[in-house]
Amino acid sequence: MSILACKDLSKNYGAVPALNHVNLTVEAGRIVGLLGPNGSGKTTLIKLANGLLTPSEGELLVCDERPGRITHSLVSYLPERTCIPLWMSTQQLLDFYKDFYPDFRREAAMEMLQHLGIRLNQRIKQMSKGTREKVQLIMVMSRQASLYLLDEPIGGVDPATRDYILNTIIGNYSPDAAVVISTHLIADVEKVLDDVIFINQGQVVLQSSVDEIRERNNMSVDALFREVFKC
Ligand SMILES: Nc1ncnc2c1ncn2[C@@H]1O[C@H](COP(=O)(O)OP(=O)(O)OP(=O)(O)O)[C@@H](O)[C@H]1O
Repeated sequence: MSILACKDLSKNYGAVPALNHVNLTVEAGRIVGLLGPNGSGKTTLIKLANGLLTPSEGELLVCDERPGRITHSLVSYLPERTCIPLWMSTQQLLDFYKDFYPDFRREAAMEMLQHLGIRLNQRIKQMSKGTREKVQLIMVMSRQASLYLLDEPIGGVDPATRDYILNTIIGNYSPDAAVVISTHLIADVEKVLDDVIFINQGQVVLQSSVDEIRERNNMSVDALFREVFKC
């Protein structure tokens, strides 16, 4: 079963086409990089999969379901901007996630928070931007979801912590789940990716496994991206 399937999917904002007849599938057990230049439609696709937007044309399915009440319990979503309540402490946030999501693994979250030295009694508003991002990513990855949608997960995180964060992404999902990561930090992220989707001006221009890219093109995903999207 595909975790995510787009069939002839289009999305327009008024007269602005953001996605143009997109066809793609994401299978269980895969970590997929959604890569493209600014304005290519990555966030739009992620918001459609999360049910925050509705298609203008075509169809998008998560585990064979249209985005809605059922898929909300299957999808764990990290938005582009942090949106956790600033007044809460990390401890309160853990309680909040536990109450809100039956699939939340509190122990796993606690372990990661501890590893990164994040204090449970510190309020979110007292944290630096990067620390807030780490906390939110930890919460999102601690759910036992079928589909993780991560929109720019490590943009504000220092390079030394990126590897830890990426390893938590690999280590915290089951083979029955899939992860879609939208990012511009391709060189950092490509070591954890199984597949990539290149998107440009709302159209999929390449969907391939990372191994195929390395074998066929004899280059890294980062190098191929720079070649395909050279300005
Ligand atoms: N609310 C909106 N109203 C009108 N147009 C929008 C809206 N949101 C996005 N767009 C347009 O849709 C297109 C795709 O935008 P989107 O945010 O999906 O791109 P992106 O690939 O995520 O970009 P970035 O890498 O810069 O975050 C762009 O042309 C953008 O200007």
